[in-house]
Amino acid sequence: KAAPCYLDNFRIAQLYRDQCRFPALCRADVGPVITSRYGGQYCNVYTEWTQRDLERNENVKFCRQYIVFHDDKSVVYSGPSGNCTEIKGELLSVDSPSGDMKAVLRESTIKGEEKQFLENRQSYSAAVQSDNLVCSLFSDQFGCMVWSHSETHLLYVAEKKRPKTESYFQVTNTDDHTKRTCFLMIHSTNWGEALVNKSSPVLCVLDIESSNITVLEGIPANISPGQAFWSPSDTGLVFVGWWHEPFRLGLKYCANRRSSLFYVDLASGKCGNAVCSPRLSPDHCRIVYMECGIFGPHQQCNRLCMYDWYTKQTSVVVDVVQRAREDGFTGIYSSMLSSRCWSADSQRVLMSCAQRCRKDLLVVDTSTGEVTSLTSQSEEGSWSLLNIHRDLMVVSCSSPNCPPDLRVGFLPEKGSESKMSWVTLEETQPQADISWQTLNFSPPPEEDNSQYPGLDFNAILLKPKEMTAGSKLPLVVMPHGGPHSVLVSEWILSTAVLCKMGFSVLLVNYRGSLGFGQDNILSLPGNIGTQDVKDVQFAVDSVLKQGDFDEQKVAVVGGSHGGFLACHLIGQYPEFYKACVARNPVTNLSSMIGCTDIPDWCVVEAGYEYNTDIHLEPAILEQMLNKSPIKHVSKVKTPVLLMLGEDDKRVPSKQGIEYYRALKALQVPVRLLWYPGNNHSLSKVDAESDGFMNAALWIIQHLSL
Ligand SMILES: CC(=O)N[C@@H](C)C(=O)N[C@@H](C)C(=O)O
Repeated sequence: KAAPCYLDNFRIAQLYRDQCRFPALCRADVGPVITSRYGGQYCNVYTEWTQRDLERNENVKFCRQYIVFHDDKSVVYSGPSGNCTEIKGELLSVDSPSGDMKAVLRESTIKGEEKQFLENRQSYSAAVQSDNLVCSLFSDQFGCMVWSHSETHLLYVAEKKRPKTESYFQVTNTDDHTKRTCFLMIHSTNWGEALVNKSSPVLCVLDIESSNITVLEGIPANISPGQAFWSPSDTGLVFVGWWHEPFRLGLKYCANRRSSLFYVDLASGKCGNAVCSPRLSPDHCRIVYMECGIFGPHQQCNRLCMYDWYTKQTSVVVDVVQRAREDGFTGIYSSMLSSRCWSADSQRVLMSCAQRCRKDLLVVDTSTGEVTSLTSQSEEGSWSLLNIHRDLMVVSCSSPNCPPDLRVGFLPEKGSESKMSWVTLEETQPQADISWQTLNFSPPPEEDNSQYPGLDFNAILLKPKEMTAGSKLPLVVMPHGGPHSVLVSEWILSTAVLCKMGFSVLLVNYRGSLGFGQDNILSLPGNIGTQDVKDVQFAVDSVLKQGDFDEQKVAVVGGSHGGFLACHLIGQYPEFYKACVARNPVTNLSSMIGCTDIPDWCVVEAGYEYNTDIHLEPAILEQMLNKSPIKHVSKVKTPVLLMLGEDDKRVPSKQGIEYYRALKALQVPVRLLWYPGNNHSLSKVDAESDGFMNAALWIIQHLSL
């Protein structure tokens, strides 16, 4: 359907396609130091990138290598070596510590059956994982593939094969003489959204020489192991174990699941105890890891802890930060540390971390707990640490108007962090037609939280640079989901395309977002549907006062809890928003609790404490209903576009359907787009691009552009 007068489908699709050409970095490795025949020292930096391919309808992955000549402290010369090469069929790959070997986890279809192989790239002898006990290696939350320090063994995580079940009453089809078997499935809980095939992971060790695979014994039956690595001298394994008794709950985006750091001694098979998200120091003496409370908000301010391998002492290096410190540090919010994060002298730990709406590179001194930012003085938007090896950091930087680039730089000596200098290996083009700024807000006195007074929040505003004289901009408001997550000043495809189409976009980090201190997070549970809604509206009203915007042309777009907010906003401010787009929105907490993989989320965000044997009282269900968008649905006038994923376990599609039916009954314009084979994120290439096009056209149509 053609867009009325603004931009036609063809032009929007062209803009979208155009912006899809910017790839994103997903991995970087620093190879060993090589001395050239002229005496110069260099290393290879291997990088992997992903890019949406709209024609092939897939995210393609390619690699590119760079050569970096350096002395001890600085990069002397750098440049690409060789061309980009597409990576196909590889699920995971990892170089051995010396760089001499490479293990590759590959997927291929043999006689119609999908199989996974482990290859040792040096000898090309493929080890086929077809044991009766285990199958399906994976590369998600649990996943890891780690070489032993001796390079003789490879450790990985695999899923236990479930025994086949058969009906007591098998039926024989006499026509084609084939036996039809009805498979009964015994219900076994899985790890929820995007991890539905993950239920009973096990740790496996592959002996490189013999190709023998051993499934590790001695791991408690009530935990699921993952994120494992070899202990110093390869005597045992360290891993994170997530408890799955009495039942498993969704793990994706849920850093609050009960988990501990475990050690299994390979000789005795005995399991000790400890705590979670671990990285071993280069001198093999200490392990740093993150820790946060169980249940409560799904993402919180983390504690950075350290375990000394020899003294067996655990210490807190950086504690939870309740309110921003005087130097601006707001706490640690990274859910994962990069695979390597230690300085060469095993004294400092590096991480990328949201500090308000900007992702900075932070250096933590493990002996003093002092935190220094390497990037807070830079003009650019947000920084991601991809790797650090022998103090050579590989990072990526992007901003709302600049796609990700690739840089390297040496970590300065302690105390000289302000002298950080970067060398760009891969430049990107800033989009000259987009401008952006950060806006800070203090809620009005009547909206202050009495339990957590004086909190503030912020938003990122994107605007097309060129404005026709006398014209006013249409505005798309986007609150994030979670609700405990954050929108940082980085490259986002959809906002860049909207801006190029002529929209201004407002990304709101309402109170409850990550990156502003633990008090900010804790201020929201119990107040969802009011505090977050009012913060978003306050930000929108403040922005409209700037005068550049057309108040009659405001749309709201959000997914998940962001969809919850979008639906609340159109219910609580019925005249205000002229179009609404909601991806897998939470519309009714009291009906969601029985079918989501995160029932604890419904209880906690409604303002109650969760435990696994909770008895739901009518009063709790009433509160859940009262805090839900469905409560305000009778006031809605805004046309709503719903986009639902058939396989969503997080906010099951019934939530969107419930809202759809209510709007239909009220004769409010509503359209439901159904995406089979997609889960909560609707992130398959075709679903994402179709969702974008439909959202853009819906907004154009209902804002009468
Ligand atoms: C913890 C969690 O997944 N909450 C959902 C309700 C949610 O809002 N998810 C966000 C992060 C999303 O965009 O999927």
